[in-house]
Parts: sequence; C-alpha cells; structure tokens
Amino acid sequence: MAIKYELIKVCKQSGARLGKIHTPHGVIETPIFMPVGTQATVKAMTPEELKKIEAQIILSNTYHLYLRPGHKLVEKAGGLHKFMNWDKPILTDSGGFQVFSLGDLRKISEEGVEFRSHIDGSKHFLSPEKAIEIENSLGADIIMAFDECAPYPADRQYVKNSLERTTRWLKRCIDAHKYPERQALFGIIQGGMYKDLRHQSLNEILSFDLPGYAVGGLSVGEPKDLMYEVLEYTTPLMPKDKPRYLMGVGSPDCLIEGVIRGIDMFDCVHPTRIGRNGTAMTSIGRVVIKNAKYAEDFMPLDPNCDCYTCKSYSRAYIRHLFKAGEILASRLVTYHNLHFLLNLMKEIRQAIMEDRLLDYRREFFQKYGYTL
Ligand SMILES: O=c1[nH]cnc2cc3nc(NCc4cccs4)[nH]c3cc12
Repeated sequence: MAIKYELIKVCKQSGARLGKIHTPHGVIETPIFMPVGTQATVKAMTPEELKKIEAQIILSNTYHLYLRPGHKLVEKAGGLHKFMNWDKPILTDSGGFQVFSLGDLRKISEEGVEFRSHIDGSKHFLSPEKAIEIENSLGADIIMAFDECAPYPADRQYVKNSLERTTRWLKRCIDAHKYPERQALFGIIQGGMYKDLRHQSLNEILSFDLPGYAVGGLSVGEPKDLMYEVLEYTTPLMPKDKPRYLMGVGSPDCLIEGVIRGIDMFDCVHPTRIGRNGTAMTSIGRVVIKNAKYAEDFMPLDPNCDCYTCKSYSRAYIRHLFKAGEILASRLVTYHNLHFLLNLMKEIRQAIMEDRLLDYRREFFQKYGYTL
C-alpha cells in the first residue's frame, strides 16, 4: 500500500480523530494542515524553515507545474521531492480545480477540459489520463483524482451531472495510474450542497477501494454553516480507517469545526497569501501590520507566540519592512502565519488526546474573537 492510515483515537466529545498516515516519505500526524507550495515552493519559505515550524506535508499544484517548468522536466530532475529539496510527504492536486478557476476555460467535455494557459494563453487539454500522467511524473506521495468541482450556487441537475462525470473520471484515473503501490490516489466526493447528491457521490466514489478520500465542492463561497452542515451528513459515512481530506479549507475556525466533524487533512493558501500582504493571524485575532497604529508599536506580532518572527522583531519593524517593500516583510509574516496554523493543529491534536476538544474550541474562539 502506498500509504497506511493508523487510527489512534476517536474523540469522546465529537467526531474528531487522532491518526497517523504512514507514507514513503515519512509519517504524518493527523489532524494536519498542509502549507500550499503551488509552484514547487511554499512562497517565501525554505524547506529548512518549513521543517523548523514542523510542517509535515506540503501541497503542490499540478496545473502550474505542468505549464511551468513542465512535468517532464521535473521527472528528469528526479521528481518533485528532489527538484524542490523537500524529503517529507507531498500531495498534488489534479489541476482540475485550477483549470476551472484560473485557466481561460475553453470547454468541458466527457473527454476532459480544453483551456488556455493563464501564463501565455497557449492552448492545452487536461483529462483524467493527462492529469494522472503529470502526477505520476511529479511523484507526490498522495495524488488527487481529476474531478469537477461544481460552482456555488449550482442547480441540482448541474450538480448531479457533474458528480456522475466525476465518478466516470475517477475510474479513468484509476486505470491510468502507473504507480498505485507508491503514490496513493485519493477519490473526491462531490454533490454540492444537496444531501441526496452527496450520498449518491459518496456511494459511487467509495465503491472504488482507494487509500483515502477527499470532500470536494466546499469552500467555494458557501456560508460556513452550510459547509459544516454538508460535513455533518457526509464524513460519518466515510470509512473510519482512511484519511479524510477537506480541500481548500484553512481559516482557524473552519479548521477546528472541520476536525470536530471528522476531517483529518486540510490545505489552504490563506496563511501564506494574506501573510505576503501583511496580515498576521495572531492568538488575539488578525493584525494588519501596515496600519499606522503599529508605526511605534515595539511589541511582537503576537505576544503569545514563540516563533522566530515573534521572538526577534517588533510590529514597528515589520510594518517598516512592508512600507519599504522589503522582501523580508513577506518572509517574516508568512513564517509566523504558518507557525500559527501548524501550532493550532498541534494544540488540536493534544486536545483530542485529552478528550477536551470542545473546551479547546470555546477557549480559542473567546481569545480569537469568534462567536460560537
Ligand atoms: O472540489 C474540489 N476538487 C478539487 N480541488 C478543490 C480545491 C478547492 N479549494 C477550495 N477552496 C479554496 C479556494 C482557493 C481558491 C479559490 S477557492 N475548494 C476546493 C474544492 C476542490
């Protein structure tokens, strides 16, 4: 088996689980947050810095790496781990979601998706077979199936047709996958916000015996409560002995609420993206560092944080770096934001171990300023 999921403990207070995913590049303790490294780098971070903050697995995007530098080049380099000097686990998505949201979409057919590159406008075609060929070349430990994520809102018939196509595409991904023994292919459950369609997609996707499954079609603009509701009638029907991955979710409240509803893996561009434009996620809520009120504030970004950024620099200094357009500005706030989320996941794992996750949620929300 490419990966082995070990269920360590189920929380008494909720659907939360503690687990370990054994992969060819090491063990992942779940629940886990995966920093996003779209173009074979977690922007502004070195692999050493990622290890310092105990990142266990990172995500890279197939769409971007196929367009530039090309999956054949990465394969020649010895695969993505070698190319980017990251020897821990990697997960790649299939590129489908990016094509729908980034590339200039030409048309969708049963065969696949024709699109124009967002880089140079050149014409390309992505299909289940092509996506798996690329992911096989990149060599990630976990690879995602080529699916169609329905937009939100979308009418029932559209969502039904889309989930049924996703199921047909999954079969084609499985047949095209060259290395199932060393790259774990995850299926993706769709079905929009419709309970019966979610259950139809569950039955169809789970009919394929795969090492893990993702809940797709969420975090696409729907209200958070609707996302939580969909999880409540989806995750309990997913296998207990396999990892569950909620795609594209990463704000602190959604991470905690997702774990409580039985999710093991998360990814989101949020902490790195907002970090680059000067928004820090701190234990007392968000700090928008370019704000004038921090000009002479010699406190750390987050007084309760023990990360390198918070131990070494003041808000005034980091604000100066942003105002001066210094590259170090992005690096310091990215470093802190990733540490913040990875530390949050560590505290969540500890709370599950001690059967006090709901208490942890209440304490965190009070400090962070969320309403329960
Ligand atoms: O169903 C999905 N299938 C494959 N990839 C995804 C990625 C996803 N990312 C988000 N949300 C985060 C976003 C990132 C950019 C725009 S929304 N939702 C997502 C859903 C899917």
